[in-house]
Amino acid sequence: MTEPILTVEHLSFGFRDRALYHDLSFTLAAGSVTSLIGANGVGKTTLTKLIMGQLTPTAGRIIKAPTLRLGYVPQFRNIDPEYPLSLRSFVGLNQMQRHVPWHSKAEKQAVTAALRETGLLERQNQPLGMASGGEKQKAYLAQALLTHPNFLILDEATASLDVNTKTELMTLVGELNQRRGLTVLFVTHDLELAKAYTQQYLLLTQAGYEMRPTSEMNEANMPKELRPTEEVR
Ligand SMILES: Nc1ncnc2c1ncn2[C@@H]1O[C@H](COP(=O)(O)OP(=O)(O)OP(=O)(O)O)[C@@H](O)[C@H]1O
Repeated sequence: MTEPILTVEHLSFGFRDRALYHDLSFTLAAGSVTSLIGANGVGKTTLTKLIMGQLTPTAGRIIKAPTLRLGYVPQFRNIDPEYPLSLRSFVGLNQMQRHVPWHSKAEKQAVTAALRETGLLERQNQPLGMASGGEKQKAYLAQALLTHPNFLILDEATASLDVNTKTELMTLVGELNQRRGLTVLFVTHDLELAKAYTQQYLLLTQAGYEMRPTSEMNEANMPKELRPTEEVR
């Protein structure tokens, strides 16, 4: 059996006025692709924050393999068409938080590799503000890849993309999973994408949770707002 990269044991967490999980336990194997699904407000993003260490469990624990390196791809947001940075500059942004305000040769090569891996290299000089939704989302993905993660959290990364672009992005994520053995946790409302591109799902509900292979997903038993005919929000 593949080693777990993340183990959640008896996790409880809530905000002052609202309990979110009680006794949540699951394991993610290294190299697995899992969707995290559930209705609005059930606590999906909060769970990713707990995994990333931005919040502390009220009870239970989250055990990370010593080799774990997390990458995070945020939900696509509309970027002002006037946004001046090129795709390339945007992807390399986080590298600039160092003591010298220019990129080293190795950093430039790393940006080029991330642009190539996400299919953005040819359009690297295009202003991000003028890029398509899919290109913008790939730019976030390329930015995350620069930190060489082996565990990628995609937080509703496909939410406002059209069907073809969603498919393209998920195919790319699937290739990264295959090529680099990346573990993927994909937060989504989209049951069809979950079925097509992830091996298992973790469903959070107000009553509890379930974790199963996506081949056993029964849409009829899913919370109403997650049924496949309903387009995302
Ligand atoms: N910092 C906070 N303080 C208090 N309540 C919060 C805080 N962050 C989130 N919440 C609440 O916790 C609940 C879970 O929020 P979360 O963002 O994790 O849900 P979600 O499942 O990701 O929702 P969505 O699908 O709408 O993005 C919500 O009711 C939210 O309002």
